[in-house]
Amino acid sequence: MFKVPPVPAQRLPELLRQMPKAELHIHIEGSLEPELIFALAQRNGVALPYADVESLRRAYAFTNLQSFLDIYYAGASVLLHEQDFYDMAWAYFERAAADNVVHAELFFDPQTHTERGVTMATVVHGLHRACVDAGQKLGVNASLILCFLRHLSEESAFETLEQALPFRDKFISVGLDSSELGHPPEKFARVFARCKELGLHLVAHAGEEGPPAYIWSALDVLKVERIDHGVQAVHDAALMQRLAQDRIALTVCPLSNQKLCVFPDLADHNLGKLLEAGLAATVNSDDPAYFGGYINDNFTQVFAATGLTARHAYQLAFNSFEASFAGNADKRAWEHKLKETFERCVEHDY
Ligand SMILES: Nc1ncnc2[nH]cnc12
Ligand SMILES: [Zn+2]
Repeated sequence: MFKVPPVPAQRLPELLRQMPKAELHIHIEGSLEPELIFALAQRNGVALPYADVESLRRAYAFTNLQSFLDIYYAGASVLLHEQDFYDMAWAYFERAAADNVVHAELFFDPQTHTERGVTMATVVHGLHRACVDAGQKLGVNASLILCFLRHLSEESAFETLEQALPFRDKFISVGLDSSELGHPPEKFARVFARCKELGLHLVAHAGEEGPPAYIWSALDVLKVERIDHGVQAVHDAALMQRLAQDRIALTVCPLSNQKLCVFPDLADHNLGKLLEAGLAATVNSDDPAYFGGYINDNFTQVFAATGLTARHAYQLAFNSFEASFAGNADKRAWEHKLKETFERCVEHDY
């Protein structure tokens, strides 16, 4: 393992911004900024229950996951045409490139759109075209993860999978998101088994608000390769051991956890604890337009609040490459670039 050189504390924020990183937990509908929501509403003739951008932003005061989801699904109602999906994803990729994201795996929620009469083709074509352009024009390698909404039935998830199969080459994985409590992973056992047969990668949100039992069943019943969030694992020592031993990555989202009151304060976040226990934690933005920051804001704010160091920064970026579904050649190239960034940081003042 690379010996991380000592980095003076005042240079750490710039190092966090400069280091190459992968983003593995971003809901593309959660990157829809209020300005773009209003622009798309006007373009598409959709009425919004808010007078202007400022009053919409004022509504972003959440008490838990559900209070956020209600507003998040309302925001997505302005997305109707292929170009809308492209514009949303492109805006995210421009922000990601500025944050030195070299690889991004984007969640999208087809049921949020197909339930409103938007076709699967419209959603997938718009997002996929933006992914291709991100690689070619911005140097951000990108792929898509189709998420099933867990507050809906498994039957609806199967229908969604059926609708998506003509576009099988345009997404690499399935995931599970939306309201966690009361919707345990095992509700989706059969559809995940089918996705595994189809050769798709598998991930699921678990242990965001839900108990460690949901993380166990995501692993043992759904057979997922990564856990999205997973911060509740600290309440179960055997689970912590399992996650560390099997190098199951956790895609942690500090500002999301703060805004949805998972921790009373960012200073109470357990990211350091997860890393010190040997877990493959990563840092991500979840829904950056709603939670007050993109991936670099998540890094700089959680480091400032909890006193993490350059060693943790290196580990988090390294974990993000290792846990990604990219190929080994790409991973080695990004890891090389990461080491170079740390060496440059020590040699020169950024
Ligand atoms: N943080 C989150 N948890 C569950 N579902 C989501 N959908 C968008 N953001 C989510
Ligand atoms: Zn999420």
